[in-house]
Amino acid sequence: MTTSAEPTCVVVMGVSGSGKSTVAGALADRLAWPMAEADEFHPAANIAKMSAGTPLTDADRAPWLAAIRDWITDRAAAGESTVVTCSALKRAYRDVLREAGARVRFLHLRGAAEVIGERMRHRSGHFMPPSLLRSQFDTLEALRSDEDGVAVDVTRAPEVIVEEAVTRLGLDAGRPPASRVPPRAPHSETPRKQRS
Ligand SMILES: Nc1ncnc2c1ncn2[C@@H]1O[C@H](COP(=O)(O)OP(=O)(O)OP(=O)(O)O)[C@@H](O)[C@H]1O
Ligand SMILES: O=C(O)[C@H](O)[C@@H](O)[C@H](O)[C@H](O)CO
Repeated sequence: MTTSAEPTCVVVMGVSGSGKSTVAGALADRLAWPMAEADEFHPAANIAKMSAGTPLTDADRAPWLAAIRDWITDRAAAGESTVVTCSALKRAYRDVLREAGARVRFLHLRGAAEVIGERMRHRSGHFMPPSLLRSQFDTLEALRSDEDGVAVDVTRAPEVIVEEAVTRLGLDAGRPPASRVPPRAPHSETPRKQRS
């Protein structure tokens, strides 16, 4: 049972290359909330598996999702709302995250495989091979109407996606007017990563 006083976690979800790190970084800056990158929670074996072009299984993802859930809970226990990147492809995975002691909400970055695949092929220094994108889409279960979250179109600019998310999720409630919010730092190529 959630209450309005409960900290929130916005999970920026979607297939690999959909823009989770990019959008979550900008959203965390916009809200001045701490952020965590789900990739930082993978056991080394998971990273090795994906790097070798093999999709993860439910069993591979189970400890990883639990670790992310616990990070959300720990920060919420300290009174902090958070932003987390996590592919969260299946509803069952999102159910694990929803066990966290926060109001867990989802921002699904939704786009066509052609658009996202093109972006993956043009980025450098990332372990995830574009060849795994097909299995990411095969595994993806979109948000259902009874899930707390919204889907946005990845063809929009990151700052447009952030403003749409803030508006549609009502995240500005209780915050100072936009004119008093410090400007965001320019977007960096290197995503921020944070662990407790
Ligand atoms: N809205 C956008 N418009 C144009 N390019 C974008 C947008 N969002 C992200 N990108 C670019 O697409 C690529 C993938 O973005 P990003 O690394 O943020 O995705 P990701 O979902 O975090 O990926 P992964 O899950 O594999 O870590 C990057 O090169 C990024 O600069
Ligand atoms: O559930 C999964 O298959 C994984 O989380 C992947 O989505 C990658 O970790 C990520 O997308 C690459 O950065």
